[in-house]
This record gives sequence, C-alpha cells and structure tokens, in this order.
Amino acid sequence: MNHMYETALLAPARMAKADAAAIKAGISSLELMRAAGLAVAQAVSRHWPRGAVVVLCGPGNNGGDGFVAAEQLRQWGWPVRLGLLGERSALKGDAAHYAKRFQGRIEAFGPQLLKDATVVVDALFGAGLSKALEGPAREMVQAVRDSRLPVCAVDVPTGLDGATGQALGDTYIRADHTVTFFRKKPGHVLMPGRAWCGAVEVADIGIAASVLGDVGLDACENAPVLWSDVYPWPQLDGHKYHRGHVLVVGGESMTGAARLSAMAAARVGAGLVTVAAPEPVWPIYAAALTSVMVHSLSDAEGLDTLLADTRMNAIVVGPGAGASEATRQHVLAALATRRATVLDADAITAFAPEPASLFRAIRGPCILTPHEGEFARLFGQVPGDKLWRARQAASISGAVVVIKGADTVVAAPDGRAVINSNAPAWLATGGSGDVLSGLIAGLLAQGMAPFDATSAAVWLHGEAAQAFGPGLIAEDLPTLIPSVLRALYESVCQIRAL
Ligand SMILES: NC(=O)C1=CN([C@@H]2O[C@H](COP(=O)(O)OP(=O)(O)OC[C@H]3O[C@@H](n4cnc5c(N)ncnc54)[C@H](OP(=O)(O)O)[C@@H]3O)[C@@H](O)[C@H]2O)[C@@H](O)CC1
Ligand SMILES: [K+]
Repeated sequence: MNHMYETALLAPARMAKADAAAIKAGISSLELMRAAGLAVAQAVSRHWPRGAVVVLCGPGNNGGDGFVAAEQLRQWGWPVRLGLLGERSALKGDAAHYAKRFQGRIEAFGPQLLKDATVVVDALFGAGLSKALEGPAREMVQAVRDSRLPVCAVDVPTGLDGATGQALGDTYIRADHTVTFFRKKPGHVLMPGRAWCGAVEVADIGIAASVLGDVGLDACENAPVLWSDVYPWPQLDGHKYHRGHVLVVGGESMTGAARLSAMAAARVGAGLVTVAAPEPVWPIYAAALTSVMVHSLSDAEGLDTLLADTRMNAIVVGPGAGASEATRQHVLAALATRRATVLDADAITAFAPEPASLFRAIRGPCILTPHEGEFARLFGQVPGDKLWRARQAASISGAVVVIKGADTVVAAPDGRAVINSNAPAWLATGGSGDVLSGLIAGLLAQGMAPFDATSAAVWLHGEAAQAFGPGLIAEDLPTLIPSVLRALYESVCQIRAL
C-alpha cells in the first residue's frame, strides 16, 4: 500500500467521495452507518463505566450514527436517553432507517436531557456542518459545555469544521474522545480542532484504503511510515564525510541559538558540524563547543569564502543571527551555492522589507521555518487555514515551508503537505526552534530530500519533547535525540524483519 494512504487526511468533501467510492465498490451505506454507530458504542463502553448516557442526534447522517450507537448501548443494558434535533418525520435515508430501529423513546430536544447524565454522545453535526450553529442546536451545545459532562463526539465535535480545524460559528463542543471513520480529517489535527477533539480514534468501517487511489487525499498526518524508508541510518562502510557537513552561521549576541542548532545537527547524525562565529565572539563559541568545529568569520572574509569548501552541504542561517544587513548577505551567499539551506528566525525577518528578493534568490533546496509572526512578516496576512497558508507560501517562495506551532504544517512547493501532531505543550519554549533548524539541516546533510528531512525532523523534535515531559528546556532536546532515534530504529527494523 502507498504509505501516504496510511496517515491520509481527508477533508469532509473528499471523505464523501471515499464514501461514495466504497458504496460503488459494493458496501452499502447502511452497513457503513451500522459500523460507524457500533464503533461509537464500543468507544463509549470502553472509556466510561456503564451509566446514564445521553445521545444527541442531529438531522443528518451524523445523527444516524447516533441512533445506531444509542440502540447498541441500550441493548448492552445502558440507560439511554436520546434527543433529536428536529422532527423524526424529516429524517431521510439511512438516518431514518436506524431511527425506526431505535427501540427507546425519542425525547424532546433541550438541555433538560442532560440532567443526571454521566456521559454525552455528540451526534448532532459532523461532516455536513455547513453554517454556524443557531437556535436549539446552539443552546444545546452551550448547555453541554456548561454541564462539564464528558463527551464522546461522533466524527467531529459539533461546531468544528473538519476541513480547517476552526469553529464555523461562535460555539462548539469540546470532546474528551472523538470517534471518526476510515481516516482522520485535517480538522482533527489542526489547532484549535486538535484540542477540541480529545483523543481521536479512527474506526475501520469497511472502506478499503484502495479507494484513495481515485479519491486522493488532502494531506497526511506526519508519521515515520512516510519517511522511514529513506531515513539515512549510518552504514558500516560509511565515513564521516558520507554523513555530510552542516554549517551553522552564528550571531554576535544570542550565541546560544546557533549552538543549540549545531548540537541538534550533530545529534541527528551529521558527520561534521561547523559554526561560523563572528570574529569578536569566536572565543565564546569555541569555549562552549567540543565536537562541533568553530570557524572565526571576519567581516572581510565573507561567508562565500568559507562556502568554497563544497563539503559543507547543508547550511543554517537565522538562529540568533540578528535581523541585519549582514544576515541578509549571509542568506544570499548561502542560497547562491544552491546547497540545502535552512532559514529560520532572523534570516526570515531580515527579508521582511522585501520578501520578493528572498524568493528570487531561492533556486536550490531551501526550507523556511517561520512561526506565525515570522510567517506574516514574509507572506503577509494570507487568508485560510494553516494547511492552505503553508501550501500557498511554499508555492510562492519555492521553498519547503514549515509553519510551527502545536500543529506544525510542512508544505512543499509541489503540493505535498503533512500536519504534525506529536508535539506536546512543553515544546513551546525558547530555543526549541533553533534545535529544529539544526535537526533539519543534519538530515539534509545526510542526503535526505528537503520535504522528507523536514517532516522527519519535526517528528523527532516532537517525540523528544514528549519523552522528556514537563520542565523541558531547549538544551534538553539534542540530548534526547539518541533515545528517540534508538526507538525509531528498533521499530523500523522490527517492521522490516516481519
Ligand atoms: N463518510 C463516511 O464514510 C461516513 C459518514 N457517516 C456519518 O455521516 C456524517 C455526515 O453526514 P451528513 O452529510 O448527513 O452531515 P451531518 O453532519 O449529519 O449534517 C447534515 C445536516 O445538517 C444540516 N446542517 C448543517 N449545518 C447546520 C447547522 N449549523 N444548523 C442546522 N442544520 C445544519 C444540513 O443541512 P444543509 O446544509 O443541507 O442545509 C443537513 O441536513 C459524518 O459526519 C458521519 O458521522 C457514517 O454514517 C458512515 C460513513
Ligand atoms: K458530532
């Protein structure tokens, strides 16, 4: 199977196509809804002790899943209350079919349903949400939120746009657990949707992955399966020069940033790492680094002289660089080599007055790693969700663009994109971006292609932060990379041995 199919993300419109393709291939829509509702009932019984469950059903197929789940839970002996938004006579198709099979009582829709409940199943709206919630639906969502009852959402929490991860109106359900079907949607992994879904479970409802061949996908959730086949594990017959040489251009005042970047590049396996340190602060860098080499860069020499050494095959500019004319010149010198170049922080900000001059200079493999503020400085206020904005920026700049955050998006100029979901909250700490730039460069130096190297680095970065937990500071990250790599290596080798 195409690895991209495994972690494919499908926006609601494409999911509907997958649904239709599966039905055309022979599975009935009633079977799909039956399997979906059953998965919801199983999730509820797995995660909560048997108790008074309230199932809130909407007027479409999301509500249909709710009827299946309610009937299943009832049969398993759960005390079930069910409220339907709208008239039962207005239900159509599969939802009407399963509403008829529900043996319990359909009650008037309203907040009174929540009295004495222990858990709520949110089957109000899913993929078909087309406008902001109003009237009784909005009131109910507010009541569920006010009740602080645990919620199991069907497909997506009501109010959340599965394509964008944003609310369609001013209110939405916050779920503890979300059961979705076949594949996740971008909205499950993009913020703030990721936070509103709680734990996301993907249920197999009988749709074959092969439908994706025709239907396509919107993006992938970042995972080793996407790039582990091309991960540059060291070979016994290798040599340090086979593992590349990273050059990190250091700045004058924030010297820690370039050092963090250099350490990360070394830990992720670059054969050699050099920091080019401005002459006046060379001793500071040299005193703090051991295996990483430090080159004193005088004003007169210029970066291009150093880059005459073609073994330096991956360059980082930006961490602690200062948004200065010197940084601009360093960026232009790096890009002129057409070697793999990672531009972070001040290297991005230095081009804020004239972004087009940066885009013109990008002719080779280049990775831009802005956070939201730096992104706006370079690309302005691009409308749309983060996935769309990253794709637009990659297409405009010709670089792989990483928009950092809890839901880091990596997009390539050719349209490929991944959304990363393993980053814990404690990764948001000073210097963690510097580490990321070094990880990317370290993998680029070892020959990984830009999009793969960036996806892998973003994942390793998140994984390292998870391994450490609360209290993390950026210095911890490079030292955590070996254990993350060991676990990855063991899992990849085991899979290959199977
Ligand atoms: N794909 C799959 O593989 C499978 C999918 N399945 C399930 O189907 C679900 C999608 O079903 P769906 O398309 O019927 O959409 P759903 O969310 O129930 O709502 C549509 C209705 O709500 C209405 N409406 C919309 N917004 C509104 C608002 N703010 N306020 C008021 N009304 C609003 C809308 O009206 P309209 O926009 O047409 O005017 C329409 O009547 C999916 O999430 C999953 O749970 C599984 O059963 C099996 C396999
Ligand atoms: K829902």
